[in-house]
Amino acid sequence: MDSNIKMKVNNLDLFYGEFQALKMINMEIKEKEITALIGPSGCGKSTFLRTLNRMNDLVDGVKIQGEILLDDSDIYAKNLDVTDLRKRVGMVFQKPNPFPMSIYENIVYGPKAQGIRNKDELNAIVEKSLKRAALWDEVKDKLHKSALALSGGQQQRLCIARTVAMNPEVILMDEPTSALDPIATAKIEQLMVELKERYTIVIVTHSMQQASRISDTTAFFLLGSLIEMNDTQSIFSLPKDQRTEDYITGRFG
Ligand SMILES: Nc1ncnc2c1ncn2[C@@H]1O[C@H](COP(=O)(O)OP(=O)(O)OP(=O)(O)O)[C@@H](O)[C@H]1O
Repeated sequence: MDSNIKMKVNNLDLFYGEFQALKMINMEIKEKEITALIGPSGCGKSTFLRTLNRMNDLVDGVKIQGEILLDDSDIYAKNLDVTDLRKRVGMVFQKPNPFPMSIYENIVYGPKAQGIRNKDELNAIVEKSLKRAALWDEVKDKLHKSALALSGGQQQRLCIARTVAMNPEVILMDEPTSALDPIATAKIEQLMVELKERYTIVIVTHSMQQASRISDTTAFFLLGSLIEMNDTQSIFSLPKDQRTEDYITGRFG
């Protein structure tokens, strides 16, 4: 695999029972870039995102065919440790979902579960993760207060910090700003651009403005198929497929 490709999807099909939600998806996800997944509601963006760290495994009756490589290994291989995979490929959800505990405990929860017990080491992880999530200055004096007392935007940055604390290589984000106001959204967008220096980011977004502001590559999905994928500027200025053009010009969806 090319050295700048972090994940590679080969002939991926996904079925929920009889219903085929993903059809023959082939995709290369570039390292340390932001890849945006766009398309009308129900086209399979979230389903696809969740295949990248095997979150769909938990769904009853799901069947997945094809191959997804992370670096050079198949994440659907039989002997693969899914917990280890989800540590390498972390996820941030649409609605901020901090645990009902302190800010500090939210961040150290994962590292502790991984067996890190040393107080200094945990403190260092908390500071580093909150700094990387651009939240440190706002919370450094209330680390032991409840995470639920934070604003929605702060809670989402805490969830990003919690993911970062696991030292992931890839961060998946499923509409991470759709529950936030414009100011909190702008902060998260800026944060994503900072994070891509260290992490490969894949984001599902309903906002074409957001995709064009922050992503390097954009993939357009329709009815379970990947219609077109290209660098973001080209997709929005010179789409090759009529269906992409119809969608980005607002003619449907
Ligand atoms: N657990 C499930 N069981 C059965 N069908 C599902 C399940 N999850 C999703 N689907 C179906 O698969 C299709 C793709 O859904 P998905 O949520 O991936 O689309 P999406 O593009 O992310 O939509 P949205 O933008 O509305 O979030 C839809 O038709 C949906 O109804």
